[in-house]
Amino acid sequence: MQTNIGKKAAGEKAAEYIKPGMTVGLGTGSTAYYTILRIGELVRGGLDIRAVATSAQSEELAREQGIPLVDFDKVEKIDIDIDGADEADAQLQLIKGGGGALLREKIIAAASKEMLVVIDEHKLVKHLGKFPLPVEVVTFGWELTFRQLSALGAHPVLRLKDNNRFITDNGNYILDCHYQKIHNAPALHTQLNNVPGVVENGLFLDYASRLIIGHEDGSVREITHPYPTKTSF
Ligand SMILES: O=C[C@H](O)[C@H](O)[C@H](O)COP(=O)(O)O
Repeated sequence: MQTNIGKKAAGEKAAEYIKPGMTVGLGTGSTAYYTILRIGELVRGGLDIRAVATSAQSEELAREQGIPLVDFDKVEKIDIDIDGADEADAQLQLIKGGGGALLREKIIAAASKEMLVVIDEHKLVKHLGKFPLPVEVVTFGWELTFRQLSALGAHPVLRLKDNNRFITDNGNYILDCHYQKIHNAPALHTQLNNVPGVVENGLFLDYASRLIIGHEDGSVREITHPYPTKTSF
């Protein structure tokens, strides 16, 4: 049976990289949740940081935890961004957006000097793509965007929540694209973002600098990427 032990171990480990005075990007999801809880403990213990949240959900959690928040538009750079992923490979390429937060997550990752990714061991894969790739699209003309993605072989499915259309924090829809195996992620990334109506897709290529993998026994393993190019070093 799968437990949350790996997620907790990875999420908490990542908080060790936060230093006083840093501006921290708070990720979204059930693994970043543990990072936010740990940061809350550290803040209550006197750690002086400020944070920017990647979603309304994480913002609410951070507030509950007493973590000082700052508006993204007031921040010049983020020192460290800690976020989860739905899949990661050993080259630290990612699929994100299972919770629908991919757009803000990517904007914040791109504004960060360093992106740490926290996952449990089940999300480390040889090939990206088994997890359906989330693509955020504007609601206007979304059916046309859907047809264009279908024509490109994306096998999109409109994401629903409680039988209604899922709406992102940015007021958009998500089309989950079923590839099974992604062969050329950079080419796919460009192809998807070139479709009119697509706002962003969940491939995070060359953003992560450190992958923290939590195991069922509570241990963690880390893989680093020496030269991620998309974060703003
Ligand atoms: O949109 C959601 C985010 O990209 C999450 O970080 C991702 O889905 C992983 O979430 P979890 O840790 O809950 O599996």
